[in-house]
Amino acid sequence: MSALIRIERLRKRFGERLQFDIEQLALDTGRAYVLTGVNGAGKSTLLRILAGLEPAEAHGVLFESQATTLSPYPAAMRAAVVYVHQHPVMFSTSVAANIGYGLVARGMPKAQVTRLVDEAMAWAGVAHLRDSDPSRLSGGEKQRIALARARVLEPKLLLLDEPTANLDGAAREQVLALIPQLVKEGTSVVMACHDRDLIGLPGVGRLKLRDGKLERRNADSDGPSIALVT
Ligand SMILES: Nc1ncnc2c1ncn2[C@@H]1O[C@H](COP(=O)(O)OP(=O)(O)OP(=O)(O)O)[C@@H](O)[C@H]1O
Repeated sequence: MSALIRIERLRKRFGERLQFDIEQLALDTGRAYVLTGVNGAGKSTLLRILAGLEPAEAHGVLFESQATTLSPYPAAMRAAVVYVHQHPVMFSTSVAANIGYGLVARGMPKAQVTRLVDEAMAWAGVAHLRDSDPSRLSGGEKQRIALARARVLEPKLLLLDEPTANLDGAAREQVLALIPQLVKEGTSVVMACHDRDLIGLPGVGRLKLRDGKLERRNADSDGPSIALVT
């Protein structure tokens, strides 16, 4: 598997406080990772840094084998990396407009936007919500719509911040079932979650922030906590 991104010596400080000092972070193309750590370990911060939403120090950044930097954040990564918040913000238009928003912003012709939005809604199982008022959606529906909104942008790296927090039962499984499909399409996915919510996906990479360091474990070494059909 080829490396999508490799960062050497990634350090984040908040004022005088060193949040983490990561020797090396390497993510393969088309692979899923779970990122765990206790509250305050820096999971969201790390995802936000990868998405260019937070500055950090780094010595040596390779994105698709091209040397680059995190600050300033490169256009190639801006186009390829999508961050999905734990509580995705929905514009108070329609569900379809929410999903198509990024494509419209990219200047895509309307007919093509409509086609891709329809496809993405079918993929995420939210076609029946097309004209719903986004403020009335459940947490699970919002997450699936946020994933559809991310997928239409064809990201190379998708960063999910606790995508299943506050979801249980069918809603949780419906969200998780979408992730192997994204990976199969070649997207790399990093999901922040808590140990107790540990997400088991086939071939998942395990990253853990602990005491300011990033530990990497072998795929599935602790066994998945839930089985998913791919
Ligand atoms: N802009 C900021 N300025 C100062 N401190 C910050 C800032 N953003 C985050 N922090 C602190 O950095 C630490 C890591 O926060 P972060 O949200 O990344 O942790 P987390 O592992 O995602 O936690 P949780 O599991 O609770 O969501 C916390 O102590 C937080 O208060």
